[in-house]
Amino acid sequence: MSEQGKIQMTGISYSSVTAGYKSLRVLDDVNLELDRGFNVLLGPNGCGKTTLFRCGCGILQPNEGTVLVDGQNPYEEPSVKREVSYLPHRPVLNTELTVRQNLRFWGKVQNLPTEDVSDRIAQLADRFDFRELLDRNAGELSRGQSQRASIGQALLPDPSVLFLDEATTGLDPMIAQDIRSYLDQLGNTRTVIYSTHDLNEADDLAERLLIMRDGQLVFDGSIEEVRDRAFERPTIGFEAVDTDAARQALENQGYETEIEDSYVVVTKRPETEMSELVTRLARDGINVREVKMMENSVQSLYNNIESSYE
Ligand SMILES: Nc1ncnc2c1ncn2[C@@H]1O[C@H](COP(=O)(O)OP(=O)(O)OP(=O)(O)O)[C@@H](O)[C@H]1O
Repeated sequence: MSEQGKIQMTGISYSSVTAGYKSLRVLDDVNLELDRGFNVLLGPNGCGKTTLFRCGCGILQPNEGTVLVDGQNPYEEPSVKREVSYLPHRPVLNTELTVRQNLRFWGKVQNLPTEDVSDRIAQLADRFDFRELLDRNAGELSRGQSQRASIGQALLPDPSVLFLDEATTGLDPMIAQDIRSYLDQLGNTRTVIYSTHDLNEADDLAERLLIMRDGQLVFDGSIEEVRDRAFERPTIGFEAVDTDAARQALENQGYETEIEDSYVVVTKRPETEMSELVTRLARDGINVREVKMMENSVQSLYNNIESSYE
């Protein structure tokens, strides 16, 4: 099937899912319904993102609750597992085989018709730019090359749901940007759940944002909702010649601040007018280059949620 051709209803749902490892309870009553689109999952190390993925792709059975893929339970109807692919953070290619052999082997594991697999490999190699790597040994590839081929492998069965665990972590910024541009379109035709620790990347890619904490979903909303959240938001940002001095001066005046890009941001809506703040800074000898209202970002929302747990 062509990459563009997959437009039937796709999705995954978690209903009251509790899951973990032996006596360790990780997911705690998770409810989530995801349809087509690019969903970004954020959360601190160990909060349960990978465990959520494992339950979703049929590797880890929930202790309680149900996961449904396109309306079917993968533990009762194993053929539906083919509709879900999971690209773990750790490398997946067998380093003893070429990229083509890896993908062919994966086609066999997934029970795909052999005659379709070669065409599909060629399509994916063009789409993710690894045609010239097909006959290279997977053990010789750089992480960026290996990641492109691994994404191709994950897409080989043409899944409707795709879990990507930190797909760009550890890549240099140019390669990471390349991979992002390949991934960006996938949400048009399937349900993508993409975990990352990079808040700027989340801001760029997310259509819907999910934030986990201690095995629970603590935020679930569209990127528009993130931007519209008017409460607790950073409000005014100052770009000064001396950022540290500007921050110190604002804190001396009792404001809470944080640094975002090159701006010192006043994190609680100040009672004082913006012009009065600039005047006060000038009085303290702070040379302000630019003042702007800060847009609500994934970073500000995430920081607010995290600070509420401190
Ligand atoms: N196979 C396992 N056996 C036992 N405990 C595990 C196993 N895998 C994960 N855990 C534990 O489950 C908890 C959640 O881990 P998980 O990998 O889901 O977190 P994560 O949010 O993906 O973390 P990270 O951001 O570091 O990848 C952690 O306490 C972890 O130690």
